[in-house]
Amino acid sequence: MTDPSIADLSKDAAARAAVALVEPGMRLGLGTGSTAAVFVRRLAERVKAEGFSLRCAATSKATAEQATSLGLQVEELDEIGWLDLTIDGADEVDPDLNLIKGGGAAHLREKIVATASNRMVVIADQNKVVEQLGQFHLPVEVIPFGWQATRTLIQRALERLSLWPRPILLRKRGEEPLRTDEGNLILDLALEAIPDPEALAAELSAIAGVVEHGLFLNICQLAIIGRPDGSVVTLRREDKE
Ligand SMILES: O=C(CO)[C@H](O)[C@H](O)COP(=O)(O)O
Repeated sequence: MTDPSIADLSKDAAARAAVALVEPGMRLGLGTGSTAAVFVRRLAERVKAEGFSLRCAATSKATAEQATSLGLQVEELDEIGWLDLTIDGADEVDPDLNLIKGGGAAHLREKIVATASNRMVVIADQNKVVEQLGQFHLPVEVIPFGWQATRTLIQRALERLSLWPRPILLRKRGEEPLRTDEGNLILDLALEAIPDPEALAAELSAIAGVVEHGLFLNICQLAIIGRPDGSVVTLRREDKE
């Protein structure tokens, strides 16, 4: 178990390095989660100190509220149209900069925002860096209508990929099923390892009740990994830079 204060220092280091990538006038995507929240706070400090303007699109209601409360200009993605840069956290980052996201149940909007950006940069602490995706439960956002049939179809997809039997867990908030910002449900796949993320992504995307899964493949170009001493390590996907 990582000391939370160590993780906080690492997140802050990554967030500060990401703030340095922001240029005045940019159209910026803001991620969701605790690391993204540190970034939003540091970004607001810089904008206040330097007095430049930005147009921001948020990936969740929570981030929109935080950014607005700190004085950042938040607009709907469709008002902005396209983004220069998105900065977001991740639950896992592999050596190819493929990601698992959705620990905060926001991966649908996060993927829409990231793929509507010229560049997506992930900020994270060292614990998020893995050799192979899958230890973190893979979130899959599903439509409430017929969600149990959708779960059966996900099970069959996992069987085809020899990833079965594994638990498929309906995410809850307290006693109730968690609802995403879009009013959908989250099924968390406890896979432990995902040897072929492309194949799993294709199977999941082909299921009618699946809105979006948390595999972010070939989307992130740069990961900034923060360390507790305030330094950062950057991981790049050269072909996307
Ligand atoms: O994907 C996400 C939300 O859907 C988050 O970016 C991810 O869960 C990381 O969160 P944190 O920075 O709190 O560890």
